[in-house]
Amino acid sequence: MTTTTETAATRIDGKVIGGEIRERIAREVAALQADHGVTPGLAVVLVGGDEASQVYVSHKRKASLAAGMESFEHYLDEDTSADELLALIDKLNRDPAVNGILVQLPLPAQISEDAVLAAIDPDKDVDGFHEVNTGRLWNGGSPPVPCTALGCVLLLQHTLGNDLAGRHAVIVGRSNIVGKPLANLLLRENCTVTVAHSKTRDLPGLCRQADILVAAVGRPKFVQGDWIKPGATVIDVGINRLEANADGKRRLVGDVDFTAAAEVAGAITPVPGGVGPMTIACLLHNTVRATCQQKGLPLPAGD
Ligand SMILES: Nc1nc2c(c(=O)[nH]1)N[C@@H](CN(C=O)c1ccc(C(=O)N[C@@H](CCC(=O)O)C(=O)O)cc1)CN2
Repeated sequence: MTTTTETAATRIDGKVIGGEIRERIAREVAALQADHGVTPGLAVVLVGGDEASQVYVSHKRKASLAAGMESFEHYLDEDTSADELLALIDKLNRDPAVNGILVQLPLPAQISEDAVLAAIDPDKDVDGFHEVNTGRLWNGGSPPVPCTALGCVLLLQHTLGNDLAGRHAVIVGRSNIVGKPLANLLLRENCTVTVAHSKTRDLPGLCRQADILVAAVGRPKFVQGDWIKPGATVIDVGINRLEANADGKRRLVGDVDFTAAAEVAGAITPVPGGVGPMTIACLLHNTVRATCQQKGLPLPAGD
């Protein structure tokens, strides 16, 4: 059982669901090694000392090693130039031991994110951020899909079953990392999708129409309990770090007021422990997939 009911709403446990995916990937990696002598290699590049990014990169390293992959980390100084970073990406693109490349975002201001993402070989783009891959996604192909968006869909399928068709999904947030790719994935599932943003009129009223409500705005507790349709499924993508309490501990909160929302929703993801762990599990999934495609091997069963 991967969900627990402790409030009115079912709590969707991304740690457990992501853990099951990671176990499946570890088995796939073991089979690649045993059957083909291939070990997937993931290169992660971090520029600068952003505290949250350091945590995420360290999680990625541990998760890829635990799955039996090779992990190559590159830590560059905050004042690294765009040319230096592009030279590293070029090297990783040509390295046969590296099957997946990920540059941790955000980047320092002197480096153009667009130029860096465009420099990654689309076949090694395990983030799915390269414009070739976003184009393929919108044209109905099956490129690597941005990890957080894919994680949201897997959580929804786990909670609601594979039949999401006909449900009205409202996504609050239109980023390239989450909102836009998720809109595409939910359209593929035959949801009716509305993407809302800061200029949307009567946002609470719109959210109240949602069977599936996804909050990805980066504002702590932005979505209120009375914005939620009774029984709706709520996916909270936000990870907001609040100042420390009197106990000195820093707190993470989502974009949804969890306590109020859980009184109304049918199911809801917590923060932490909801979407975040799925992002890392989906990165490993994309890396195995990229490896198989580069080596001309069949994708693991069930892909
Ligand atoms: N190149 C990329 N950069 C960024 C991405 C991305 O997908 N690719 N997404 C986010 C950060 N991110 C992955 O990089 C990420 C965020 C959160 C988690 C996670 O496991 N969160 C935990 C809490 C962890 C903590 O802070 O203590 C949770 O929600 O339970 C993993 C990955 C921006 N950059």
